[in-house]
Amino acid sequence: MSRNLSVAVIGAGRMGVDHIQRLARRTHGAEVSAVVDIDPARAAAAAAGVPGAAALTDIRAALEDPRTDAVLIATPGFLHEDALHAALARDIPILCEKPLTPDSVSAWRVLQAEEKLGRKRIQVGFMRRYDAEYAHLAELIRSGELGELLMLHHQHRNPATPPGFSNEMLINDSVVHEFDAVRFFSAEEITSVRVRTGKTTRNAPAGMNDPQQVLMETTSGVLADVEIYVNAQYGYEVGTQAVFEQGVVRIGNHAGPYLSARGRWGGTVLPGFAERFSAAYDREIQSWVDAALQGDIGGPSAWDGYAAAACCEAGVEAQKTGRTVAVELHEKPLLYQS
Ligand SMILES: NC(=O)c1ccc[n+]([C@@H]2O[C@H](COP(=O)([O-])OP(=O)(O)OC[C@H]3O[C@@H](n4cnc5c(N)ncnc54)[C@H](O)[C@@H]3O)[C@@H](O)[C@H]2O)c1
Ligand SMILES: O[C@H]1[C@H](O)[C@@H](O)[C@H](O)[C@@H](O)[C@H]1O
Repeated sequence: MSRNLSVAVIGAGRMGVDHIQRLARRTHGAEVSAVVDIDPARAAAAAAGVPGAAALTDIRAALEDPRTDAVLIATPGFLHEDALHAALARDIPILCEKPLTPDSVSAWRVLQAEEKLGRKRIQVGFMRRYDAEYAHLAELIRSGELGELLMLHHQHRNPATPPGFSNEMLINDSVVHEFDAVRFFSAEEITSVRVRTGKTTRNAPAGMNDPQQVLMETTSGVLADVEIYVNAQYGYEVGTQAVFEQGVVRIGNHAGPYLSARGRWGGTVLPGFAERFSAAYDREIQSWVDAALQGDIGGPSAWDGYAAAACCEAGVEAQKTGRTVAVELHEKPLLYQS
């Protein structure tokens, strides 16, 4: 395809608007042909100033338009399955924000629909894989330079939760990123999950435990832990310490620049994920567009979305029961083995 990839963006909320700007202004080889939101005012506002972008309220209208080459789904997770099936029926490239779907049964249905097409069409929005430090750590792990990877310690801190945030969302919305990160770094599946709750901050909404500790193990026995703290107040921080046979690698948390001035030294804590991962989102979308133009996908697949959904399910059960819960996965179809 020598012309630009015409993308219909479904959902013009926080992420959708961000991706529309990215596609329209910072991505090579792409243009936004439609913005779909159930709220017509949101669709119109997001399409305004984007040349050629139609404002629509129904995904079907975007999919019926022959100009639509690809779809970016940024509606809430519980709506992803319907949009995914509709876009798969058109057999076009899809970037689906995380989560693929909210549970492993619906994720498996999506994966089977894709398998019938005989090629990967869905990329899942696990953008951390595109963060420069994440990519560097993954390279170090693959090179074997520091020996075998033994442990991963993660911190994931958000300043505050939006209204209605729950213990379950802490796993499904937030720790889903670490489930993907552990699978990405170890290149293995997660076999079990355990969740510990302890003393809770007075800043958490009533009924919520915050922070929590999520413990997991991979096929070869790599142990990983996450401190997930979603009402940390002071800012947004995501970091990992990877422990190897011959060294330790730290990424995230305290990226520079460090300033020495007015009798103090130090850096800045970023306010949120949009700032922390802005370059990663740019790379993620560019990689998806580049691959889509070649009829491929450029990153985490529907299998990665399905496996993360299964980990989340185990995580929520572990959170409720206090037990170590096994992650159950179907056999990996051939399509996803390379
Ligand atoms: N990768 C990340 O770091 C990251 C960060 C935040 C959110 N997300 C994900 O992005 C997705 C969107 O999150 P958000 O924070 O932008 O949500 P949001 O609530 O801000 O926006 C969702 C939008 O979808 C619209 N919508 C609802 N039903 C619709 C329908 N049937 N058809 C079309 N539009 C509909 C809403 O009107 C709203 O504008 C979620 O899956 C979320 O988990 C990912
Ligand atoms: O939806 C957001 C988003 O996925 C962020 O990347 C993550 O850090 C937050 O914890 C989560 O609530």
